[in-house]
Amino acid sequence: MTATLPALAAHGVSVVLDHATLIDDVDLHALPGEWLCIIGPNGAGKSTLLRAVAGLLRCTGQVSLQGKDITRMPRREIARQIAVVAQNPAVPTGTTVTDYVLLGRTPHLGPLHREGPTDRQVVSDVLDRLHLAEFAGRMLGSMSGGELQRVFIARALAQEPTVLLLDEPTSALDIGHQQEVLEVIDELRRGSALTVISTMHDLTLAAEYADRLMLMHRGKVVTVGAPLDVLRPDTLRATYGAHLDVLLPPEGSPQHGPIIIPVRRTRG
Ligand SMILES: Nc1ncnc2c1ncn2[C@@H]1O[C@H](COP(=O)(O)OP(=O)(O)OP(=O)(O)O)[C@@H](O)[C@H]1O
Repeated sequence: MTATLPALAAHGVSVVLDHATLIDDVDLHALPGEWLCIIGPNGAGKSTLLRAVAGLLRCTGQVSLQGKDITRMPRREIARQIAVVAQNPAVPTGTTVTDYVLLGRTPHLGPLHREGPTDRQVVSDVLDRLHLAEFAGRMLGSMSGGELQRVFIARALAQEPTVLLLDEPTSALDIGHQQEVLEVIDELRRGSALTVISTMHDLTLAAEYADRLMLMHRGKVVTVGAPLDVLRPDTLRATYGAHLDVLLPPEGSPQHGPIIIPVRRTRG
């Protein structure tokens, strides 16, 4: 039996900026169709790691995409395969939602850089899927924070990547839209083997959707594994400095992740 090649793998990745080591010798891999979620407190290095493995930030160590060294791949080839949704992307306020999402098609355009009917169809399908069709003609400058976040995700999905890197994709979304976006991504990774590497602060949501969690602290990996193995009260307390209870899923529902409950320290 041959082992499945990871869609994306990183070995010994370190990032040093302004003499500060932000990422220190990190390994990670994600298989086709897998959802790996990077968790950890503010400043742990999650966004920096995502940018490094996306080839957007200079790092040492190796990053490979379907087994190929990313540093040897042309930028356009990487963009055909990896889509990144940053935490706070620049917002071209005078651009319509449709035109912005069409930018996701850029790596797939031919020599004349003109989008064709297929590109427009992909964009229209993505807008439908994320219930954004009603906003198609709206300027980005007129949209709410949560609406914009869904537009950023739409652009990434229009790119039809094999690997989707999402930095806090649901931070501005209400509970209904969080679920809608995460469900769309979940369907895509199950249906078309899209590999997802995300960061998330909501540990309960992370445990519900990701196959594996990778806990980071001060630029290093603390532990990686199934949600139930990573989300232990003592580990979370040591990394987040938080008092939390971990409520295990009821017997007979192994499809659910654990629920993380913040515990108030004093009661009046
Ligand atoms: N140019 C820089 N020089 C020094 N430190 C930096 C530089 N850029 C970022 N940092 C630091 O690197 C650390 C990691 O930042 P990063 O944004 O990756 O963390 P994060 O885990 O994504 O945090 P958050 O959950 O708050 O988004 C932070 O402490 C940040 O202040």
